[in-house]
Amino acid sequence: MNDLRCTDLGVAYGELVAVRPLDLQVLGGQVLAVTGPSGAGKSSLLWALACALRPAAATVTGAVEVDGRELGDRDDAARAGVVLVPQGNGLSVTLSAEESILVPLLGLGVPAREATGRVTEQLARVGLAEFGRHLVDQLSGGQQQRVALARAFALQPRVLLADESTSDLDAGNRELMIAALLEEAARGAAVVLATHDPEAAARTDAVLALDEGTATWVRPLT
Ligand SMILES: Nc1ncnc2c1ncn2[C@@H]1O[C@H](COP(=O)(O)OP(=O)(O)OP(=O)(O)O)[C@@H](O)[C@H]1O
Repeated sequence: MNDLRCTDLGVAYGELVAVRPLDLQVLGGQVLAVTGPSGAGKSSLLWALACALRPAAATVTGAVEVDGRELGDRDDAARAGVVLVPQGNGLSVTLSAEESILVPLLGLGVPAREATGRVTEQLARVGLAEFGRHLVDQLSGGQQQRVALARAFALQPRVLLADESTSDLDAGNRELMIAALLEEAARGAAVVLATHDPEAAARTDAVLALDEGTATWVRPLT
């Protein structure tokens, strides 16, 4: 289960077609890499899969389903366990690393004791156990990326969409985070990574290349 499927999913910003309608199915346990040059449409595809594009900003066509149930909007997608780690992290600079992970968990109704346990566990998993009290603003770009991943992991996503989540990391931390993303799939999540990193793409089950919004399989899902 935890299967992500889209049918005829397309994105346009006014006249500009960012993603030409495509069909995709990523099963729970699978990892798909979406590659392509800057401006190819990778973020647009991930945001559309997360139902996170505002109708005022973009025209999204087609449908996204998790386990056969069509998602209506962003709240619906969040309820279905779809977690997006946006490019640039999407963290609030006024929160500490711990609070960044804790607040969404409490918002979802996770009991405080369990939420606190998940914060500790995930900060340690991304190598930031000592940085929980630091404000996001006081962390490096790479540390912020790891907090954003820890926040996503703590939500125990059924579908994890990570947009360039290893771009600011040194080789050691990149390796750790790629391994953690693969572990999320092993736990049962459907994982989609937008990445410029050939090493990360090589570790996934399949690679879809986007170019000016047109998708081509480099290595198809089986
Ligand atoms: N909000 C927006 N309004 C208008 N055009 C947009 C908007 N967001 C993206 N675009 C355009 O849509 C196209 C696809 O952008 P997108 O961010 O999806 O590409 P990308 O492959 O993720 O690029 P990068 O690797 O640089 O992050 C680009 O031509 C971009 O300029």
